[in-house]
Amino acid sequence: MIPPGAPIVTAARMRAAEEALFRREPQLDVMERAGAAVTGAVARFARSSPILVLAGPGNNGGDAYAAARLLKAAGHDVAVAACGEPGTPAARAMLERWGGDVGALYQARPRPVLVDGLFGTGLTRPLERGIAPVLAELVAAARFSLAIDLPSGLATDSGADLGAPRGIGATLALGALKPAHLLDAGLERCGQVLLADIGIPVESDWRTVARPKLTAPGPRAHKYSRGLVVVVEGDMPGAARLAAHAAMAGGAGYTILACRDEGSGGPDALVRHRIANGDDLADFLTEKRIGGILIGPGLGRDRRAEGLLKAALNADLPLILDGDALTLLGKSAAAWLQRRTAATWLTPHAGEFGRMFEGNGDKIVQTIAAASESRTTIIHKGADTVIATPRGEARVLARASSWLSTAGTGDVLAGTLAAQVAAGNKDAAETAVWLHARAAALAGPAFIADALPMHLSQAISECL
Ligand SMILES: NC(=O)C1=CN([C@@H]2O[C@H](COP(=O)(O)OP(=O)(O)OC[C@H]3O[C@@H](n4cnc5c(N)ncnc54)[C@H](O)[C@@H]3O)[C@@H](O)[C@H]2O)[C@@H](O)CC1
Ligand SMILES: [K+]
Repeated sequence: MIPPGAPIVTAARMRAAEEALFRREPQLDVMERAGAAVTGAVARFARSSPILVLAGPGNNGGDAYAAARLLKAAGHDVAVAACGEPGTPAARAMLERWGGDVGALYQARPRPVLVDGLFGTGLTRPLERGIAPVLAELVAAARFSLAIDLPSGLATDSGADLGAPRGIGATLALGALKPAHLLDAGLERCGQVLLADIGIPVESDWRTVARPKLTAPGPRAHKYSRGLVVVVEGDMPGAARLAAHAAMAGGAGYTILACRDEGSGGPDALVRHRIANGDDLADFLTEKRIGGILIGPGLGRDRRAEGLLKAALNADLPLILDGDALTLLGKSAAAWLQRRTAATWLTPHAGEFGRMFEGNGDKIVQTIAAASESRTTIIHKGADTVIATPRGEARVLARASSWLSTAGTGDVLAGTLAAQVAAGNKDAAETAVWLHARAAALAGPAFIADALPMHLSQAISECL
């Protein structure tokens, strides 16, 4: 499990936090704590099995030498193999404190327990071809393997694969989580992510998504005070119905489907309001009690869809844009959205995000830049979901149920978000993402999107 609400820092910020601490405390003391944390985690799994510790040339290697010494002192059978001489004073000091044999990485014989201390946040380029296969083999041959701070071969700030092995059992993040523990290849390369507090104070506007705190409606609550959501239906009415159902189950007091014709389907408590075109919608959206408009799921991309979208964008009401609405905006998204007078939320997956914004850089940085440019809150969906606000804050949720990879779950997220927006929740995006992931966990394997809303009640009850 990823620690909830934990700060996430880049390699540069981690280094700055360490350096600030080293002005008050000797570096070797901090490294001793890192070694002790690794020892604690490894000892839990190793029991009496022989351990192979791999040490790299930097401070990640320093942590490895410290852990090797502490594991040996605790009675474990420890062998150490290194790639290169230690290149930092701290790593050299730890090698000296180890004082035992150090073999060459290339000649290391596999052992049942492996500790990967080759490279951490200092990795700057892909692993050399001589290192990656040796490491992969040693990890594959071990019964249990633990990476110190990061699996060697992951880019700290993006999670990109620079030659990291498959099959690491656990990664012990030192001091704080890094983006690579949560993003991209890190999702499948880190194994279980553990977080060790080694006394380095870190500050960050980036955190993992935490369970929200919600309150039950007060004694004088009524359907409007709970939040009125309008979901705009388009070409594929099922998608809007699914989103409307999620808004209702996500706590909205009143949900209206703005639809082309009477239609059918959906819960009986769902109110239908006929809307022929954009002008009709614009008239309807003068209703000031509307707390949130959702447009995009199954909207289509024809002239009618464009008219509806324009009406929604021009309304002075909180707005959630999903699916086709995002594609219709395309590269003019930021220009349109900057002009809005009320708050806006976007829920793109990677493809939709790329159609609206420049897609260079790390996912967190990219999403924050887009949120700031468009003055919106963005839920950039995926196996690694990144939420960014226009104020530069980020929240990351990784490793939600992989069964979410089925059609319609995005519509459910958008509807859940609409309910939170209409309720005036200032952390609507983080709440919706948590509730959605929790509903998926409760739904178990192979659910269909229609089944998700019914688990929202239980998810909400866990936040009260
Ligand atoms: N600064 C400190 O005292 C502390 C650092 N910590 C540990 O130190 C790590 C960061 O240490 P460093 O900044 O020294 O960096 P690393 O130990 O991650 O690696 C840096 C070294 O690897 C080399 N290198 C980078 N990419 C390479 C590649 N692809 N192939 C071969 N060599 C490569 C660099 O030239 C440098 O010598 C953290 O991940 C953490 O494990 C912790 O002990 C906490 C305290
Ligand atoms: K490592």
